[in-house]
Amino acid sequence: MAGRDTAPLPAAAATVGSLLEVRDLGVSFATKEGRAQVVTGLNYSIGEGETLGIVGESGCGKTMTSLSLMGLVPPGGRVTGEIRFGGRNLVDQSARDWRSLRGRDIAMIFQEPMTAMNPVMTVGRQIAEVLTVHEGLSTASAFDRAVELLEAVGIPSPNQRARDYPHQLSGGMRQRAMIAMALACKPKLLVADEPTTALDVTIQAQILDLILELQEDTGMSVQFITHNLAVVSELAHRILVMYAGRGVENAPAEKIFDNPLHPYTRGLIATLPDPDRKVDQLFVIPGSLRIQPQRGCRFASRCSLASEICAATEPPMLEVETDHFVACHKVTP
Ligand SMILES: Nc1ncnc2c1ncn2[C@@H]1O[C@H](COP(=O)(O)OP(=O)(O)OP(=O)(O)O)[C@@H](O)[C@H]1O
Repeated sequence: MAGRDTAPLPAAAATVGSLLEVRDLGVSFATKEGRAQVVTGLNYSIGEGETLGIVGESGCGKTMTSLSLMGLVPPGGRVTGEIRFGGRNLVDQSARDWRSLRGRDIAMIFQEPMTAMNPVMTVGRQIAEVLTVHEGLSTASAFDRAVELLEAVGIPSPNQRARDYPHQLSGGMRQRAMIAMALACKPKLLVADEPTTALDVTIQAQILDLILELQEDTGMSVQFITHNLAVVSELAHRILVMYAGRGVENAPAEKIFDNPLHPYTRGLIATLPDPDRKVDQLFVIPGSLRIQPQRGCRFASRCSLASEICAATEPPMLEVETDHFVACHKVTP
């Protein structure tokens, strides 16, 4: 059984052959009102070749969690706890160590490819640059490899596209090019931050298929963050649901969908489109998310099951059934 959710998860939660182990992760920012703790006591692991979906609504701390794995939390942010990658703790490592890790061992793709791409450099040169920096390839062979990578992510006429600037590509093609750039050095972990949210549904499905295919080919692990549970249903082996900076449920994907236990996860599942339900009957979780220091369960003000204890005490993360962790006073083993 687990202790508080600020304590390490019990051994049962750690995947055998874990590539990444996040323990008691905290991210905070100094604000005029004092320190804002935007991620608190977060624990999870990702096994080799495994995809973890991190799901939660806007502002719950998904992006800050992902940026902390890249050493890219914005200035003023403080990261605490442990991020063990390949056995070593990344928190507090030097800027130089982050530079050598980023892009080579852990790579990230974003909702908006232009966040990661240089608008005034051709797509081929940008990908080639990653290869010259990390793999020491010559400019010419790095460019040839960039063309191969563009082809591998399904970009037609890759030779021509490599000579285009990012704005000359369509949204879906830009997203593919960013994936090619992220995968250039065969990272062990791909961190994907809502990479399909800005795309239309057909292109979205193509990009998800591409990530799945590339993962099968390379054996990389993936941390996929999204506000949309439906997006990770095909992709994730395991799902971590976050609410207001904390983990509230963590289990293999089939358990999350077949037997969601936290009231917030149940709410998320109820909001999934159902072909039998009319549009005007869409379910919405009442209330809104606020990250503020408070006693008790952060979801209590929106929870129909909440009672006195929920307002008074933070619920611990407990293993309520084998490999299924939930932080809720109303769900007990
Ligand atoms: N520089 C900052 N200073 C203070 N608070 C910040 C800063 N950057 C982010 N935050 C806060 O941190 C919280 C978590 O943000 P984060 O971007 O990780 O959420 P998210 O779940 O990824 O949301 P979204 O899906 O909208 O990106 C939010 O409440 C946000 O307002």
